[in-house]
Amino acid sequence: ALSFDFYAASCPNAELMIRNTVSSASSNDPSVPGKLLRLVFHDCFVEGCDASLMLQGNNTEQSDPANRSVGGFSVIESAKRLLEIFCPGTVSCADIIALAARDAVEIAGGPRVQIPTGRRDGMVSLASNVRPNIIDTSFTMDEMVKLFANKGLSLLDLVILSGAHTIGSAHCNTFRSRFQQDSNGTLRLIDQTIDTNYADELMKQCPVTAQPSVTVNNDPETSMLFDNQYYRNLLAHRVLFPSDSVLMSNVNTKKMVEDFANDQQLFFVNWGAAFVKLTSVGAKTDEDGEIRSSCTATNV
Ligand code: HEM
Ligand SMILES: [Ca+2]
Ligand SMILES: [Ca+2]
Repeated sequence: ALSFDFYAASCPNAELMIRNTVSSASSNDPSVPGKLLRLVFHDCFVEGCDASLMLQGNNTEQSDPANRSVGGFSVIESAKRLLEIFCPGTVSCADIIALAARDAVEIAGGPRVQIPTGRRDGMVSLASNVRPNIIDTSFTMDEMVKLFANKGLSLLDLVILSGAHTIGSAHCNTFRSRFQQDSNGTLRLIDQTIDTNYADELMKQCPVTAQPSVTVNNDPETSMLFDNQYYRNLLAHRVLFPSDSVLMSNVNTKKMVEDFANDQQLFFVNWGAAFVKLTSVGAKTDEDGEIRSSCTATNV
């Protein structure tokens, strides 16, 4: 099983070294916290929290389109290199990913969460495992609930963890389905679930002619701050993905959204519990898996 401070004896400064790495990477590049937070989600939902997403090669998870824009790998590798100097062969890449995401939230102004450690690194990474396990922005509530339930996560966990969209950014093509291109090549809103002024802002930032690399903020108000603004955005219908908007179309989730929009502390307390659950999904421990010496390849 996972346990708190698993490295207390074997590498007492492990959590501190990871935190310092995340902190300096984030001050050099403010997009780092968002990247690290998305990275843990995409790692944990495919083969469990086992750093399968770090493995490079033909047809590994990284090559699936759903992972094409996932980032933060270099930050995980820097932390790993440091740990290999001080505590060789001791700290798993899976733990580094979970701890780095935990630190990213705190560095962005969110709550500090204690998470258990002792995850081991997986040996399997297949592109074909990604599609069935990662939620698409077009999923219905039922489809999202089902996938979350498969991972031992509840409806509340879905609403809470979606609050991660209070930081970070998204490429224009990820919400293009809300618009249709007319014969003159201009975009028109075809999705009645978002605010029309917000839709206008999005069309300006993401015209048809925009380069594929263009991104917009997930949270149009406080994109750098991990706060409860995501829920206020939902109430104002100012969210990017249909999978966000869906949280307003169900009475139970709508009530949760209202509660978190009104009470940041309530969001933070619930975030801690849901994040511990997310980072425990399918964790490999004891005899399972290995401790990689480099995060990008299994040991030989
Ligand atoms: C529930 C269904 C979810 C869907 C459909 C979804 C979808 C997406 C998409 C399409 C992007 C934009 C990626 C890009 O274009 O670069 C994104 C960004 C992001 N997502 Fe989610 N997401 C979901 C849940 C989550 C969860 C549970 C977390 C973490 C706990 C999360 C964290 C993030 C973060 C932090 C970003 C910003 C990434 C960055 O700045 O590079 N998402 N999400
Ligand atoms: Ca994984
Ligand atoms: Ca925010």
